[in-house]
Amino acid sequence: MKKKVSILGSTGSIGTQSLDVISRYPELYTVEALSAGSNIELLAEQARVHRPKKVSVATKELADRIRGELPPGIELSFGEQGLIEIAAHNDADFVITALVGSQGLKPTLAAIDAGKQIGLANKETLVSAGHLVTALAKQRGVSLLPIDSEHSAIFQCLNGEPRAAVRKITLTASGGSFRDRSREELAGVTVEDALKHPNWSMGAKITIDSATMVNKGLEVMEAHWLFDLSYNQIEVLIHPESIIHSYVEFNDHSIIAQMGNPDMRVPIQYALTYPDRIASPTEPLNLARLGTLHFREMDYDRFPLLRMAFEAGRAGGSAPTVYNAANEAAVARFLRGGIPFLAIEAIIEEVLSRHDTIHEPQLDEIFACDAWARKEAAAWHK
Ligand SMILES: NC(=O)C1=CN([C@@H]2O[C@H](COP(=O)(O)OP(=O)(O)OC[C@H]3O[C@@H](n4cnc5c(N)ncnc54)[C@H](OP(=O)(O)O)[C@@H]3O)[C@@H](O)[C@H]2O)C=CC1
Ligand SMILES: CC(=O)[C@@H](O)[C@H](O)COP(=O)(O)O
Ligand SMILES: [Mn+2]
Repeated sequence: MKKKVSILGSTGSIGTQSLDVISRYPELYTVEALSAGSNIELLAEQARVHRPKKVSVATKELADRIRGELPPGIELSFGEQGLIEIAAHNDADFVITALVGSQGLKPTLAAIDAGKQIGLANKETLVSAGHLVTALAKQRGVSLLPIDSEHSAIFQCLNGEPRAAVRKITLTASGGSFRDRSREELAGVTVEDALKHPNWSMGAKITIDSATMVNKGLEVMEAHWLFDLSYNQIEVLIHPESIIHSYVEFNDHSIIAQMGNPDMRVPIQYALTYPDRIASPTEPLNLARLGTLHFREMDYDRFPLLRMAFEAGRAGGSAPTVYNAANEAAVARFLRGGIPFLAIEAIIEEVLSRHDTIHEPQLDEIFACDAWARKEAAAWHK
């Protein structure tokens, strides 16, 4: 039987690479439903090629504009309800969550509630409401299969190993666009410079998160929830080449690492084929040609937002929700050219310092904290 796949965020970096993987194996996969934000030209093209049963876009106006461009018979919806349609109200077996930001939370919960298996790229969802997402997945018997490269690596390293034997995991970090600059040199950096990731071609928001080390902070919290590890069992190491995607150290001090060229089609494909592996069109890793790999200890003074992420994760409750939402709003301001790079840090620190953590927050409290943090971050000025 072919696996029916829906993609939330099919027009983004993960979404397009997911379709690339799926289109190579027509005997294994069909595309059930696709969602875009505002890139309606690309969505219309994807609909012509992949013939989903449903598509959705961000607004009614965009829906009116794309309607005439779609092949006949495709159901069209929009907005939050549109995302729910693509996530849950269809025959998909597998939903790839490739939306950016905590707007992925509601549709992801809807997909889990409907019993769909999840290929999880949208890390903000797990950071914002990890306790609710993992509890619902457990209750519905749904697997959260990681797509994020580090978490796919850990997932592959843990495969079949006794969980009690895990001493710690190490997430590798490239260091981002400014890894060789001092804090003083960050004062005048431009959006254009920040968007130049050394190893990966990704969406704008995650590329900025890599430069601030927020991405690794979100990934630490993502790993906490995905692998049920305490924060003391999670470490971060700078590895500029992004060849070792992450590794697990066991209690006998054996380390199992997962390696490969930086190409997201590998973890996307593994999530889709798990527990099987199939041939990949990607370039195999040639270690002899590469010669040397480098590692550096994480410098928490250089990257204070990673320290803040550990603190927010350990505080738990609504603190990660606020860390994430303040970051989303701050990054949006930076990308619009409205604030300097280092203001992202100042905003998150200030918004977190004004937040009284709610323990075990319900969904409505998560949304309220998320909205509050965004408002505070949007209003921030020096
Ligand atoms: N890119 C990567 O290599 C990796 C990404 N991730 C994670 O995967 C997720 C996606 O990242 P990435 O693909 O880079 O992001 P992109 O910005 O490239 O794509 C985001 C997707 O979300 C859609 N979207 C944005 N706003 C809305 C909205 N209001 N309503 C509906 N859809 C919307 C976009 O649609 P449109 O473009 O049509 O507006 C696009 O399809 C993030 O959580 C990221 O952290 C994790 C590991 C690696
Ligand atoms: C490809 C991927 O998973 C990204 O999250 C990547 O890890 C970003 O790189 P750094 O955060 O290590 O710079
Ligand atoms: Mn990652």
